[in-house]
Amino acid sequence: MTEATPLLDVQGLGIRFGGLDAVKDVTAVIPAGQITAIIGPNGAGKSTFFNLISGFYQPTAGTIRFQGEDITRLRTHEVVARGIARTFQTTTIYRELSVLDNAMIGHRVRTRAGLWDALLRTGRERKDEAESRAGAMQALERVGLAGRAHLPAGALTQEGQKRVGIAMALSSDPKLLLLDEPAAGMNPEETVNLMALIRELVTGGLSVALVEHKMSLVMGLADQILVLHHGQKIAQGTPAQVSRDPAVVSAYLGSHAHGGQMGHGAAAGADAQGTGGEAGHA
Ligand SMILES: Nc1ncnc2c1ncn2[C@@H]1O[C@H](COP(=O)(O)OP(=O)(O)OP(=O)(O)O)[C@@H](O)[C@H]1O
Repeated sequence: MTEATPLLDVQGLGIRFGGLDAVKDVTAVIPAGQITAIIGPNGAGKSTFFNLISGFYQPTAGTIRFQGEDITRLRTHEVVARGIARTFQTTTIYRELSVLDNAMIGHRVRTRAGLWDALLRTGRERKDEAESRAGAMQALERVGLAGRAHLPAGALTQEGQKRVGIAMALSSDPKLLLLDEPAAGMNPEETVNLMALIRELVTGGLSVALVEHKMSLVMGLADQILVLHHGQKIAQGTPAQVSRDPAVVSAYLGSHAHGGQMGHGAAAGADAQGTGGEAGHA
């Protein structure tokens, strides 16, 4: 990988479900060391985009390159091994198990072909266990939960449980972390704490891409925003650029009646002074 090679580079990416183009012809770059937000009205294809990048879905068109390597056809655990990990909209946390055990499960599921595969490889159990424990402990330190490693996960607050979910993804020590609606269900104070955590992780060298409806988080955190609408990229730029891009505003206004959420004042609030250039259209 040269200096100029982007961390993640998707070209003409698409997937069709029956007659529906859930993601269509998306070309975008996710740079290293930054926070990239993927936004768009409900059903725009954001989660599907994440599912494509993380190997959960196989694209029907296009390529995905990570650090210069073609990862388009890799399976999930192979993608993880290259350095991409993700959280889910609703992370399953085992409430009765300790925080550490949860993070260890995250490590195993992500570094093996699957949980059952991990469980059945009993011969390698001890080495695996030590590796998972070390990876999980490091991840817990990064999310500020090392001191609570031995508490049952269910004893943590909602915010603490979110941190466990992030630690589960971090336990494989990814270079790129994909966060799917990390602030869902969080109150404003928790959202602010989460934003601080994401910033810290990026300062520590991680690159982050996130899907999020909460515009306060997106506008306050993202270095760049990629906007999807009906599966297609309609804009990419800084928060200031994107929030006053006519195509973006109209996509959100058009979808507002159907549950679009940019109507929470984000478009106006992010760049009241009108500074910054125009968003780059797809
Ligand atoms: N596995 C699937 N099979 C069929 N259709 C799917 C599948 N996954 C997603 N879709 C469809 O693809 C479109 C994009 O869905 P997706 O969940 O990616 O949107 P989104 O932007 O994440 O929406 P939201 O903000 O509501 O989570 C939707 O019309 C959805 O119904």
